[in-house]
Amino acid sequence: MGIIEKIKEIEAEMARTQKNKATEYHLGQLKAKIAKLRTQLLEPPKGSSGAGDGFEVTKYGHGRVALIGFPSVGKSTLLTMLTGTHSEAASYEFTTLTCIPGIIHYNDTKIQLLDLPGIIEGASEGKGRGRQVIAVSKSSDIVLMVLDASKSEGHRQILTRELEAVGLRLNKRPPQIYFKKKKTGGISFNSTLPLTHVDEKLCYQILHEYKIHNAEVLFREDATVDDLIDVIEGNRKYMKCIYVYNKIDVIGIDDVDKLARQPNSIVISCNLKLNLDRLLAKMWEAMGLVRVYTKPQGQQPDFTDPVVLSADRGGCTVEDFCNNIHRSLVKDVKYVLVWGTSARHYPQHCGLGHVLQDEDVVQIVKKKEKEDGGRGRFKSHSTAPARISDREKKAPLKT
Ligand SMILES: Nc1nc2c(ncn2[C@@H]2O[C@H](COP(=O)(O)OP(=O)(O)OP(=O)(O)O)[C@@H](O)[C@H]2O)c(=O)[nH]1
Ligand SMILES: [K+]
Ligand SMILES: [Mg+2]
Repeated sequence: MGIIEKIKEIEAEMARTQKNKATEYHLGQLKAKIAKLRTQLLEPPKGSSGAGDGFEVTKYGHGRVALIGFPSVGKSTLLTMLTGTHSEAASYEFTTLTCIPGIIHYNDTKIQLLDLPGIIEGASEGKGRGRQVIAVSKSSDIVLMVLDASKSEGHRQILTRELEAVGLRLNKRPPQIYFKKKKTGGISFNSTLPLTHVDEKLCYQILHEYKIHNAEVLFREDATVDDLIDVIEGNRKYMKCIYVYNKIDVIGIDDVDKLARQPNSIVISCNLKLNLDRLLAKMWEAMGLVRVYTKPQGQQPDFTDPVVLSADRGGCTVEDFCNNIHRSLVKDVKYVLVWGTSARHYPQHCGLGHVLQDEDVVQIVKKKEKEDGGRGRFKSHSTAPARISDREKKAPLKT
C-alpha cells in the first residue's frame, strides 16, 4: 500500500471514530501516524534532486512573495499588473505551467513576486504540479492566497488544508511548547498552566508513536495535540498569508463588504485596477522589512538607498546591519549612533545587540577613530522627531 492510501485509510478511521474522552488517546495516536506519513511524503523521490524540480528560480531582492491559488483566479493577471513582467493570462485553467518571477519596487526595496500554476484539492499529495508549487511557496517569505471572489468560500479552507498538510502554518505563531530529546531519564512532562487538551498520558502516547522514550516536555500554553505533533516534527514553517479576493467587479457590494471584513484579507479587481495600492501596502507591512539608512559622519544619510533587514531573514540588530554592509566591519565597530523609532533619545549610543526599526538612521563609530580624536561629537544631541523620513530634508541630523 502506498503512503497516500495509508493516509486515506487512517483519515477514514478518524472520520468513523466518535470524538469523546474515551477515544481521545486513540485519535491523538492516529493524528501522529498521519503526520509521520505526510513527512515521508515530502521526502523527495529517489533519483530526483528535490520536490521543486523544474521550478527553481533564483532568489532576488529583499523578500519573496508567492501567488497561490486555484486555476484561473487571476494570479498571472495580478503578476503582470504589479510587476510589469508579462505572464500569460487566459480564461482556461492551467494557463501557467511553471514559476514566473517579477519584481515589485516598493518603499525603496525590491520584492520578488512569483506567479505559479494553479493548484487543486489533492495538491499536497502530488496532484497536478502541487508539490512543486508548494515547495516554491515554502521558499518564500509570505504567501498571497489569491481567491475568486465570485466562487465558493470553501476554496480558502481547501487551500489552507493543502498547505497545512505539507507543514505550512499560515498566520500562526509556533506553539509555546518546550521540547527536547534526551539520551536517558525517561519523559518529564510539565506545564506552567492547567491544560485542557493534552494530559500526561496522551503526551506519552504521542511520543511513543515517534519512538521517543527520553525527553523533556514543557507546555507554556494550553496547546492541542496538533500543536504537540508540530513541535515534535519540528519541520513546520510559520508564514504570514494575505487572502486576496480578486474579481470583485463581478459580485455585489454586500458580498464585497463581507469578504473585506475578514482578517488578513483584501478585496481587489485586476480588471478595474481596484485596491491594488492597498494590496501592496498590506503585503509590504506583512513582510516586516526594516530599512536602515547609513549616515557618514558630518554628512546626511542617503535616504534612497537603505540597508534592508528582516527579523525572519537574518535579524535586525546593529550587528546584522554591520554584517550586511561588510562581513569584516563588526570587529572594528566601537558603537553606533542611532536616530529613529528604536532610539530613546537622539542620537542614542548603541551596542551590537541593539534592535533596529524601520527607517532608523545609523552612524558607525569605529574603534580606531577615537585615537584620531573624538572631537566631542556626541554632545550634539539633536531633537529629531519620531520618524526620520518625515523631516529628512527639513532639518539636517547633527553629528
Ligand atoms: N472579471 C474579472 N476577471 C478577471 C480579473 N482578473 C483576471 N480575470 C480573468 O480571469 C481569467 C484568468 O486569469 P489568469 O490571470 O490567467 O488566472 P490564473 O490564476 O493565472 O490562472 P492559471 O494560470 O490557469 O492558474 C482571465 O480571463 C482574466 O482576464 C478581474 O479582476 N475581474
Ligand atoms: K487561466
Ligand atoms: Mg496563471
